[in-house]
Amino acid sequence: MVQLSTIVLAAASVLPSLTQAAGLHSSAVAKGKLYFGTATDNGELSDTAYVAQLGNTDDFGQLTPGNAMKWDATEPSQNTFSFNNGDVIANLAAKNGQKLRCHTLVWHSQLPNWVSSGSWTNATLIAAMKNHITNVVTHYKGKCYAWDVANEVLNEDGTYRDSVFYKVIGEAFLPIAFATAAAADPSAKLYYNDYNIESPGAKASGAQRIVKLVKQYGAKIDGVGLQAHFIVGSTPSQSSQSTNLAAFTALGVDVAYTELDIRMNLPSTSAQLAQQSADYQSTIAACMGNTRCIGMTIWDWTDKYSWVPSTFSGQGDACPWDSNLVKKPAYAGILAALGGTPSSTVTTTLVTTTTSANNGGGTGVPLYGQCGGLGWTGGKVCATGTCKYQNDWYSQCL
Ligand SMILES: O[C@@H]1[C@@H](O)[C@H](O[C@@H]2CO[C@@H](O[C@@H]3CO[C@@H](O[C@@H]4CO[C@@H](O)[C@H](O)[C@H]4O)[C@H](O)[C@H]3O)[C@H](O)[C@H]2O)OC[C@H]1O
Repeated sequence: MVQLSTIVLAAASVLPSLTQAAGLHSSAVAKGKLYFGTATDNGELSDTAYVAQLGNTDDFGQLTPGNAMKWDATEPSQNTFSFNNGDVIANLAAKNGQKLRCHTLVWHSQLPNWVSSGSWTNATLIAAMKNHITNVVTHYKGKCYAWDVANEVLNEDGTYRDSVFYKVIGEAFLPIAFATAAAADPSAKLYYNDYNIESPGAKASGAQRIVKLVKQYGAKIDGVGLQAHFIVGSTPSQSSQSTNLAAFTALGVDVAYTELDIRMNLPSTSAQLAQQSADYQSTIAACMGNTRCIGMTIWDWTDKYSWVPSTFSGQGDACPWDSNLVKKPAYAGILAALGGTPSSTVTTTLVTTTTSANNGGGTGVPLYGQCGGLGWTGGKVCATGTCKYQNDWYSQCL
C-alpha cells in the first residue's frame, strides 16, 4: 500500500511535463508558423462563452472579420465610409494580442448597388476603386497583418470572372488594386484570395497567372490565400495540396489557408466526423510541410456560427467545435498535424504512466476512434483497441 502511494506520487511529480497542453496557435508557432486563427463576426460578439474562447490565444493568434470590412459594409454609398463593425473586430484582436487578416477590398460579391450597377467608364471605376482601397486601407493602416486585396476573380476554368471590375477595366484592375493598397499601407502583406485553388488545375494556374501579372506591372503581391472551403471525403489529398502550395511558393510568394472549413451532409455521423478530422489533418499537414505557408485560418471555429448551413442547403457541421462549443474530433486532427500536445486529465496520465509497459505509442496518424498513434500522449492501448472521445481528447477506453 505504501509502495503504491509512492508510485502514484512519483508519477504525479512529472505531470507538468506530461500534461502540458498546447493549443492550435501555440503549436503552430512552436513549429515556425506565424499564426493559427479564425474568422469571426460582429453578431457573435454578444455571446460571452463564444468571446471567451475566441480570445483564447493558445488556440487563436489571429482573427479575420467575416463581413465587417467588405465593400458593402465599409462604403455603402459612394465616398461615405463606415468602419464601426470593422473597428470592433480590429480592436478586439488588438486587445487580445491577435494578428488581424483584413478581408476584403475588391470582390464581385457583397458589393453595394452603386458599384455593381453603376454607369462606369474605365476612368471613373478606377477612380472609385482606388478611392475605396485608399480610404479603407488607410483607416486600418498598421493594424492589418495582411489584406485580401482581391477575392475570387477567377472562374473555375481559370478565366476571369465577369465582374464589373473586369468588364469595365480589364485585368489591369488587379495590379492597380494591389499598387493602391501598397501605397496606403506599405507594411501590410497583400494577398490574392480564392476558393478551389487548393489543388493543381486550371483555376490554381489562373491564380498563379495573377501573381505574375501583378509582379509584371511592378506592383507588390506578397501571398496567395487558399480559402479551403472543403467537403468531407472530397478534400484534396495532402500530396496534391503540397504540390499545389509548392507551385505558388515557387513564384516567390507566401501562401496561407485563409477560410478553412470542411462541411458534411447533415445529420452528421461518427464516420463523417472521423473523416472530417482526417481531412482537417491532411490539409494542415500540407501547410506545415511548406515553409512559406505562413498560417492557417478557419472560417469560424464553432458550428454555432458557421456560414455553411445558410449557404449550402442540407450541409453543415464544418467547424472543429460543435454548436455547444465542444471540441470535435477535428480539433485533435488539426492539433496532431501541428505537432501539438493534446491536453489530458491527471487520471489519464496516471493510468498511462503506470501502464507504460503496454505503451502502444508509435508514429501512426491519430484518427477518431483509434489510439496508440501520434498525439495519444501515453500511447495507452485499450483492451478493445479503441478509445472513447471525451472532453477534448481520447481519454477513456471503450
Ligand atoms: O456571413 C457570411 C460570410 O461568412 C461569408 O464569407 C465568405 C465565405 O467564403 C468566401 O466566399 C465563398 C467561397 O465559397 C464559394 O462557394 C464555393 C463554390 O464551389 C465549391 O466547390 C466550394 O466548396 C464553395 O466554397 C461561395 O460562393 C463564396 O461566396 C468569401 O471569401 C467569404 O467572404 O460571406 C457571406 C456572408 O453571409
